[in-house]
Amino acid sequence: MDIIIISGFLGSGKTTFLKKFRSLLDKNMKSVILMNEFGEVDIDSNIIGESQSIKSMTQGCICCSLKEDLEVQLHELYYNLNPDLIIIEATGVADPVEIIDAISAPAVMEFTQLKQLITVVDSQKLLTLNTTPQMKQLYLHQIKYANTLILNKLDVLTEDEINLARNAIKNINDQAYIIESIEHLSEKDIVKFYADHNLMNEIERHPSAHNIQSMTIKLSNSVEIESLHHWLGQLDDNIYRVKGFVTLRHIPDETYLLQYAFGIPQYEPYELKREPVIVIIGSQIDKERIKQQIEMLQFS
Ligand SMILES: Nc1nc2c(ncn2[C@@H]2O[C@H](COP(=O)(O)OP(=O)(O)OP(=O)(O)O)[C@@H](O)[C@H]2O)c(=O)[nH]1
Repeated sequence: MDIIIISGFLGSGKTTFLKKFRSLLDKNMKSVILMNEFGEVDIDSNIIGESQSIKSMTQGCICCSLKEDLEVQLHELYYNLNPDLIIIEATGVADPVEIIDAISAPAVMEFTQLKQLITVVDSQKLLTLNTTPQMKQLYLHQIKYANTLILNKLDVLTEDEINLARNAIKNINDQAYIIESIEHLSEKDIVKFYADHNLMNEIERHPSAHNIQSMTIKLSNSVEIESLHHWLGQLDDNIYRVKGFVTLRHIPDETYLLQYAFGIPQYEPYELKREPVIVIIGSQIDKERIKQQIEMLQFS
């Protein structure tokens, strides 16, 4: 099941993009839109207006409070509808690092391929980034981690301002495929989106091109809970997330779901039996060192 994530500043044109994008998709393709609006009332799915293939997630942001819901929704969609494509429209306040984190849960990665992380950029806002440091950081992440950028709202800018916006974008991310304005989105772009490989694998293979790195390590042995806890506690700040399934030495018949975020580890029993695996997300990960540490966890 393919996944495309659409992120972007508040009001940048994500829903407008989605309408155009959907109109260009092959009519035989079964696609579902997963919309996440920050707030209790869902406005965007009413705009799109095809309620049958739209699922809304409100009352939170998929990158934080609704993260687990997203996993559950993806599972349900896969088993009940088995669509070809899921398009996730994130809230304007979602950080793509967190969304990638949410869909890189081992149980989700088994049946999904991340095809695109598309960010719709409000070019006018980009030129006058007059906001809090946190929001600035968020906007920068949305641009930096995308593999396709839509430079939108160019119609309200002068030619000089358009050039400034182009340069500003290139300075933040010079690897992304750029489309200037939603109206220029064409069937050729859709073909390109599909020709791209699974972005999760690309992130693992070419970290410098995507700024985030991930590594997946399959475990062949159980681990001591104390050693695991100690290992997680000493990880450097460049490791954003660790998650996976583990078996613990004192209860080897049960699978545990491991989650580690913002320095806090969590372990909880998982109903289904899963192959033990640990996924690590961060930047500039010393992979050899982490591999050795996980070997030690399993075999000492
Ligand atoms: N001038 C101009 N307006 C645009 C363009 N694209 C979208 N808009 C308008 O911008 C407004 C916001 O567009 P949406 O598509 O709802 O933006 P959004 O990112 O989904 O908004 P949120 O869900 O609130 O974050 C709407 O009034 C659109 O008609 C553009 O290229 N130029």
